[in-house]
Amino acid sequence: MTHNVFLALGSNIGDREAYLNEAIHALHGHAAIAVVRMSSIYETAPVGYTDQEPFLNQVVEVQTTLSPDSLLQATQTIECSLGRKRMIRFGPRTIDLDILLFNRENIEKEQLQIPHPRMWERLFVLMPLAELVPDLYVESRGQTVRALCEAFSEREGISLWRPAIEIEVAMCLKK
Ligand SMILES: Nc1ncnc2c1ncn2[C@@H]1O[C@H](COP(=O)(O)OP(=O)(O)OP(=O)(O)O)[C@@H](O)[C@H]1O
Ligand SMILES: Nc1nc2c(c(=O)[nH]1)N=C(CO)CN2
Repeated sequence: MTHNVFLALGSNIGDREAYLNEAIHALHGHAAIAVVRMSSIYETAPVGYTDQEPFLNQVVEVQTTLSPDSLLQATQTIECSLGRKRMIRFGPRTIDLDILLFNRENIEKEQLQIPHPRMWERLFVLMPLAELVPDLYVESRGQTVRALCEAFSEREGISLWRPAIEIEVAMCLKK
């Protein structure tokens, strides 16, 4: 059975764009994962732990036959292979891969919560996600992704948030 999944990518160390691209290629290179759509890449001010470099953020839609736990294992393996080290919570990283949504499932395990518990408070997630699924209705918030994103942007000011890099059309993903 194929599952529809949205993943958030973030990088703020080194060649950030290369890390995003490498992560996408590694995901797509996995036998049980296909990357089907990608948002633009946004340059975003750090949130949470603010004494760090700006991030590049992106959201991708993938199809996978993996279970949520196996997908988490796969994303963590890719994070490790791209030099991710866990030092400061919310701190700098070469690559972060978060599972945002897995079909419409709700998962509450110690090592895995879906929807990602902080995603609705993160404009760096909502804005790229709104490119892919603007009309997705978020039951827990009683709003669509687009409405959540617009309300957030208005509240916080949108000036630091802009698409940084156009998607390379050449980077076509073939299976
Ligand atoms: N939806 C999810 N996607 C990815 N990891 C998750 C998810 N839910 C829980 N986790 C757990 O979160 C742990 C910490 O992940 P990570 O080090 O990437 O956190 P972080 O990036 O610093 O913070 P955040 O999760 O807020 O982005 C992981 O080991 C994983 O078990
Ligand atoms: N702008 C931005 N800020 C962050 C990010 C991120 O990806 N983008 N990730 C974090 C760790 O979860 C903490 N803060």
